[in-house]
This record gives sequence, C-alpha cells and structure tokens, in this order.
Amino acid sequence: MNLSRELQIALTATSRAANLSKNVFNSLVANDSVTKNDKSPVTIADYSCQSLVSLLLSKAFPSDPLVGEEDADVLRQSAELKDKVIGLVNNELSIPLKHGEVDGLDLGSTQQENTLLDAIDRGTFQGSSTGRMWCLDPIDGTKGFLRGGQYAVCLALLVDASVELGVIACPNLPVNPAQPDGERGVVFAAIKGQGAFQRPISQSNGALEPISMNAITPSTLSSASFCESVESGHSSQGDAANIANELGITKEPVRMDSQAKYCSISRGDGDVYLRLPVSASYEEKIWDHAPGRLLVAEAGGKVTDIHNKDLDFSHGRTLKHNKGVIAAHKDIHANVIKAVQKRHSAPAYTPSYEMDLFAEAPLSWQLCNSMNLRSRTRSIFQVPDFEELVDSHPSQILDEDEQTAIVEKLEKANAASNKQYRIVTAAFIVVQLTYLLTHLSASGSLINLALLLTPLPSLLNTLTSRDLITIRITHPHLKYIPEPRSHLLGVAASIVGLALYRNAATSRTLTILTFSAITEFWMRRSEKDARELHKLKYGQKSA
Ligand SMILES: Nc1ncnc2c1ncn2[C@@H]1O[C@H](COP(=O)(O)O)[C@@H](O)[C@H]1OP(=O)(O)O
Ligand SMILES: [Mg+2]
Repeated sequence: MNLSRELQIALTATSRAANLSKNVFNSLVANDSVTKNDKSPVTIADYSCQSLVSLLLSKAFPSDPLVGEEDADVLRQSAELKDKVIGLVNNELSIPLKHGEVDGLDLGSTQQENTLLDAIDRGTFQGSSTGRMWCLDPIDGTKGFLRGGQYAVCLALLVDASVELGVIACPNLPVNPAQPDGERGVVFAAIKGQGAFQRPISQSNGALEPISMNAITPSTLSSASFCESVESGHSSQGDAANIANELGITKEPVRMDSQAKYCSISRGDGDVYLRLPVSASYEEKIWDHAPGRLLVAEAGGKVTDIHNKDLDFSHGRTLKHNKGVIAAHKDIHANVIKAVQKRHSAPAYTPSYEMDLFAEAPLSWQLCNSMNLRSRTRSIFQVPDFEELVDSHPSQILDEDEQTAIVEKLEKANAASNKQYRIVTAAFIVVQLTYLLTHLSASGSLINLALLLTPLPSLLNTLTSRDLITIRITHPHLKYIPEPRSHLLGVAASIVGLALYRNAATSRTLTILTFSAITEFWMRRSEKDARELHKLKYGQKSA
C-alpha cells in the first residue's frame, strides 16, 4: 500500500498541532495565568489540535472518517472558549506552508468558525471494522501537558481495523535522548511493513531517521528497563514492580504520560511498556494505542494485551476485547507475558467511583449521588451522620478536613461492622465443629469437618488483621473466580457433600458456608471501597 501522501499529511498535521499546543502551554500554563487545577488550557489545546488535524485530513482525504476524542458541543456553548480555539487554529493556519509540508493542498489562510467546529465534530465517527478510518488523540497525556512533562499528538490510519500508518508528535521529548537538555520536540512515524522513524518537529523537510528497539534477549532481560504511566490509576505500579522483580529487572521504572512511552521504547530509551489494568471495567480507547502499537511493531517489538491477545481495533471506539497493554522487543515479549500472568492480580472488583474523586473535584452531594456513594455509605459503611454532613453544608461541597473526617469514619465503621459479621460466622463454625467432633462416627462427619475449614484461613487473617495463613492462587484461570474464592470453592464442595450425604449436619455445613460466602462477599466489597477512598484521598503510597 503506498501511503506516502498520507504520511506527509499526518506528519504536517501532528507537527503543526504540536506547535499549537506549545503556544497554548507557553501562554496559559507556563506563565501561571491559570491555576494548576484549571483544566481550560488542556481543553483549549485539545479542541484546537483536533480542529486543525481534522481540517487538514478533510481537505486531503474528504471521504475518510475520523475517530477523535472530542466533539464540539462544549465549544458551541461557550463563546469565550470557542473564540480562543478559533483564534489559535487560524493563527497556526496563517503560517505559510514550509518546504516539505503538504504539497498541492490549499488550506486557505484562515477559516470560518463553522468550518473549524465542524472539523472537530467530524471526530464523532463510531469506528468500523472495514474500510479506511483515521484515529486521533489531539492531546494524549493531559496531566503531562499541564505538568510541562510528556504528552503527544497521536494520529493513525486504520484500514479494515489494521493500523497501517501511525504518527506521534511529542513536543517535550528530547530529540537526542543522550542530551536530555538539548532540543526537544520529536515526531515519530511508522508505516506497516516499512519500519519506524523519527525526526525533529522543527525540521518539516528533514529526513526521517530509522529507529529500532534495543536488541534484548531472554538472557539479557534483567538489564532491561521499563516504562509505565505516571498515573497509578491508569496502570498498577505495584504489580509492575512485582513483574520487574520476577524478571530480575532492578532498574527503577521510567514513568511518563502519554504514548511517548511507545515512542521511548521504540528508539531504545527503555525496553518494556507495561499497562496493567487497575479497573475491571475500563476499556482502553483506540486513539490511545493505535499509532503506538504500530510504531513498536515496526521497531522490532510486539504489542499485545496482558492475555497475549493482539490489540483488536475492530470494535468501535474502544479496545473492548482487550485488557491492558504489554509492549516489548519481540524476543522477550513471551517472557514478559509469562511474568505478567504470574504476578498481575486481576482486578476482580471495580469500585463504583473510578474517577480521581478528591483530586479532580470536591466531594459534593451531586458527586455522591451520581456515584451511588450516598446509598452505599448508608448501607455499607454505616456512617449515620454522613448524609447530614453533606446535606447541611451550605454549598454542598466539603472542604479538606470534612473529607478527611469522612474517610476516617468510613474506615472505622466499616472495620467494626465487618468484625461483627465475622465473629458471628466464626461462632457458627465453632458450634458446628463441636457437634461434628462429638458425632465423629456419623456418616459424612469427616467430610463436613474438612469443609468447615475452608473459610477459616481468611477468617483468622481478617479477625487478627494479620496474614497468618496465606494461600496464593496464581493459576490464571482461578484468578477469575470472584472473591472470596476459598469460600466459593467451599460452598461448591459442600453442595457435592450434600449430594453424597443427605443428612442434617451436611445441610447445616452448607448453610454456614453459604452465609459466610455471602457476608464475606459484601464485606470485601466494602473494604475495597474503603481502601479505594483512602487511596483517592491520600495517594497510592499511604494506602
Ligand atoms: N482507568 C484507566 N485505566 C487506563 N487508562 C485510563 C484510565 N482512565 C483514563 N485513562 C486514559 O489513560 C490515558 C493516559 O495514559 P497515561 O497515564 O499512560 O498517560 C488517557 O488517554 C486516559 O484517557 P482519558 O483521556 O479518556 O481520561
Ligand atoms: Mg489519551
């Protein structure tokens, strides 16, 4: 497939969008004209870049659909935001085309408001498994953008759900990794079957230099280094450390935002990119991985999900049939997958609030309501004055101290009520054990005794708050049995027991184990809720 024109347009579009985003950063973030938590620079940069890239694509390839992260609804409702975006895009368009940029394409120096808003809305395409489509993340790594760290403008062309072309512009990545303080701003490109390349964003007519991954083999794997998200909410950093350990890797992980991670490993700045799901329900977005996946593959690597499945771009806007991402040199990918399967704990449970609650927004009545936290707080955490506290607050927004007080109350109340349930379960078990020990000759007594032991390890651990007995279930299939696994296995075994010995003692065992499994299930949920809240409030380290 000859994609040289597509490549030229994609390089120009992403490089220009990268320049535009730098203008936004310099005028709005670097000079502190907005506060750190103000999202408007990201919003402005996002919309402007999507408008610019989409406009160029629509001029060059009018019939190609675009899957973009944004639509223009918000802009149509805010004149101030809209004017800024239109101004920025037109400013970039008015810079004359340089040698090497899109030949034979008349962009016109400035564009009408509607043309630019419509260009943003072209990105609402829902994805398709057939035909051509472009896929755009105008500002990938918004947190990195605000921090002055890594972020990227990412564009890919998919044909029949296969990534044929990928281009990623990283405005803050050093051109030469050996000179981190030298020139920054690199654009990476890959065409399927033709290799991976980079060139400085500043050189629109410069040669594309071939890049490749470090040639790591299983025997040199321990010298590898790995990349991961800065955000612990996007990838499990704890599991990544365990996996590194398993592989004998001792170097500290390099944390960076955005698809700059794919770029870094493609040119050998790092070797392995791990994206380990922390949430069972999050579906990765196609624009977050399409160009990066091709770049790594063309640089000598292999990219799959954590189950070693190819990333499947044929299901609309998300990778709904994949979980996480593992990218590494093709010679060591299998080793990494093996370690992942051994050490990654599958997120069996998803908290009802996945957003960065305390960092992103104050805890308000509306938030509690929308995340079902109010009802859960009443029924699970049992903090009687929580609702009053939220309702009585004049602005319905809680300040820092009030949030802290709530988290502490939730944890205490939760721990106390769970202990009561566990004591009741333990009491049932002791009574039944005593009965069985005094009727040892009755049929099925020994089996019943054995069955009653199944919930004991977890009961003992939780009642003493210690890991007295730990049973590691590492088999990949068993990991997907929901918690509490040992209890569920106990219930299943006692159903078999009841089929063998239809007597009252076996029925009682089954009832006790079922009670224990159900209460344990709810308690674990509430404990995870409490832990999650704690993590959101105090950060990963202290959780
Ligand atoms: N729970 C999550 N798990 C994985 N990725 C996420 C999660 N929530 C958001 N993201 C996405 O991670 C990307 C940034 O990744 P990184 O941390 O590697 O820079 C963003 O595009 C963001 O998508 P979105 O922009 O829709 O929030
Ligand atoms: Mg993104």
